[in-house]
Amino acid sequence: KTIAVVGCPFSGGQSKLGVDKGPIHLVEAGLITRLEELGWKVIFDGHHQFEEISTASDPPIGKLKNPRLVSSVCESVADVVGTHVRNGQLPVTLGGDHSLAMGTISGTLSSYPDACVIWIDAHADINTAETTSSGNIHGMPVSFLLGLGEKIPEYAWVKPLLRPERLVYIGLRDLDAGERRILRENNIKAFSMHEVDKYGIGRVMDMALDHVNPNRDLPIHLSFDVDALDPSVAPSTGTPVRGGLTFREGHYICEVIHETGLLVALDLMEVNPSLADPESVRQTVAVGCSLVCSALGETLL
Ligand SMILES: N[C@](CCCC[B-](O)(O)O)(CCN1CCCCC1)C(=O)O
Ligand SMILES: [Mn+2]
Ligand SMILES: [Mn+2]
Ligand SMILES: [Mn+2]
Repeated sequence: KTIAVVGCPFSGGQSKLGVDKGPIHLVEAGLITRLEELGWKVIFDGHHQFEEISTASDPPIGKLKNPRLVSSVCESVADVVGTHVRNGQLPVTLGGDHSLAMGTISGTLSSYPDACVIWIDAHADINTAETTSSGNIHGMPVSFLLGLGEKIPEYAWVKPLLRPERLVYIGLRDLDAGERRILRENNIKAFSMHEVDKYGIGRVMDMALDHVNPNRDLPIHLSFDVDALDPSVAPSTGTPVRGGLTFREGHYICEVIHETGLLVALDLMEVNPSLADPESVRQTVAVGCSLVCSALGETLL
């Protein structure tokens, strides 16, 4: 099978500079060569250049920041990812901030309507226009994918293709009040760091897959926010939160998902190479590359 690496140098879903440089750092760390060494055919049609809509013509909608820019970029990402999936390729989207998942998951679901989504993150990214306090759209993609909250005309292209029972979170530890309510009201399965501590990552993965993929017959879209990892493991990211996944727990998640043989699309998001000292940046980029390789078949033995 062929991997399509989709570089998405995009930062409009949040307010810290630098996350748009994530893709180039991941590629320049040798990700493509490592994937080829795993036996994959890899196509990389370059980092997508997103037209910069000037903020003058993109005033906030309610609290939402850069709303038209985020919408148009995610819509084009949905088209790119959907095309790769329809061509039988496995899209590996490199972020860029996590608002991009509105596009990647829309792309996957357009071809695999029964796909389940495994969301690895310190955050739920499920705020609606009503519940967000920051207005940063990287804290909102899941609500759009589920069709929650007031409809926003600029986001009419996002079809509510994701069903709550097809979504599971691992790594949560920093939720806004509105998000806690939304998870409860929609019965969304979430394994926070408390459950990871209580059951261990092995049982958590069994339970997570049993929930969203009980017969192990549904395609999997893995959306991995590196801030799910402990900041000591992946320091150079925009919204770090203490008490995260270890290096091994992060890799175990990816290894188990590879073992299912059901992975159809992968996002590696929120690597921001400008938020730490050079060695910490290098470490964060290296962990990102390593996670992608584990999800795509790199094993320890
Ligand atoms: N929930 C947050 C963080 C979103 C992180 C997005 B991710 O996971 O892609 O990195 C946090 C809002 N929070 C409100 C209280 C004060 C601190 C920030 C938000 O901005 O909505
Ligand atoms: Mn996220
Ligand atoms: Mn996060
Ligand atoms: Mn983040």
